[in-house]
Amino acid sequence: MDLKTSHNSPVFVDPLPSLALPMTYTTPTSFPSSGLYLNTPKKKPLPSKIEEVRAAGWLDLMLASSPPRKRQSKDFLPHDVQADDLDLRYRNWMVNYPSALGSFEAITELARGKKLALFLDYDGTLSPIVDNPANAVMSDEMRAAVRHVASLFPTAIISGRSRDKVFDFVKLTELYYAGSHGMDIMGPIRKSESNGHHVECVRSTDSEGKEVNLFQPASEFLPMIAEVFENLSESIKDIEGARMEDNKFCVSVHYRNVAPHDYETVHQRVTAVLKDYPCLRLTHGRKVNIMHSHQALYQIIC
Ligand SMILES: O=P(O)(O)OC[C@H]1O[C@H](O[C@H]2O[C@H](CO)[C@@H](O)[C@H](O)[C@H]2O)[C@H](O)[C@@H](O)[C@@H]1O
Repeated sequence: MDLKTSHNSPVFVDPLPSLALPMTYTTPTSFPSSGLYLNTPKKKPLPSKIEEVRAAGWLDLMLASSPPRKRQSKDFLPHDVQADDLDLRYRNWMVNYPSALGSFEAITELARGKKLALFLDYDGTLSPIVDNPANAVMSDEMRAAVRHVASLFPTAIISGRSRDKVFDFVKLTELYYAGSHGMDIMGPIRKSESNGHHVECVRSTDSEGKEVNLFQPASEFLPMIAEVFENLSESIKDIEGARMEDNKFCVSVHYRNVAPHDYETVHQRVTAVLKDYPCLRLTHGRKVNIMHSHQALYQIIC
């Protein structure tokens, strides 16, 4: 795979964000303090009015939660969106999110002589963003590239998905996998682990029976997460396009296929269920709300 020229970053294959967005919108780079981490104390009333949802930044996040698509055929543009408008949005987006490939030489220079490890996201990085998460298949070309890089550096994939799901797509046993936003980490045992492994790691075996390190710091929350999954599934079932995803240590509510005028309803239903689970956190991804037990740890031990 030619990293410099031929690979169209899957980051840019998202659908056009809502037309309600201003021309120079900026996808938030940091989360609003009151909105994204809903460590909801039981007695504190949750936002009930649309204005409060908007004020907390949630609605704006939901509307702006995917980058604009770079090359979108005019045929598929909504009737009131001009190609120029789309280009402008894309260029504005690129100001905040420049491609690392444009600075490849500089990055290579900075890395020289350093001990490197590679941390990769899965969705939108190794696979294209698609409407149905079950279809986010990784290409053989991408798999070969990841296999190659993993032969050079310790390589980890960090994902909001369950670890099993990511592994089922990637199928490379030589990698570290951090699923459920870091709540479920598995990795090869390295020869350098002479002084034993991390205190919370256990030795386990992977799908091929190979010994691995396993780190699952949120196991005690599994019954609660399962309950939240059931309650949320029931709560959003009448919202057209809303989709639940069970990611084992966290729960995702997808609204990629929900009409923008129903985003507020999605948010209200999610927060209403969560008010009974004050120890759970609510975070936000691309057209997805995520419930998990801890702040993500991403504790990869190489
Ligand atoms: O932290 P991440 O690894 O980026 O996980 C965030 C979510 O990724 C997946 O959803 C995203 O990709 C889907 C397939 O392309 C897309 O349909 C969805 O809109 C995106 O948000 C995954 O399915 C979720 O469980 C993760 O929470």
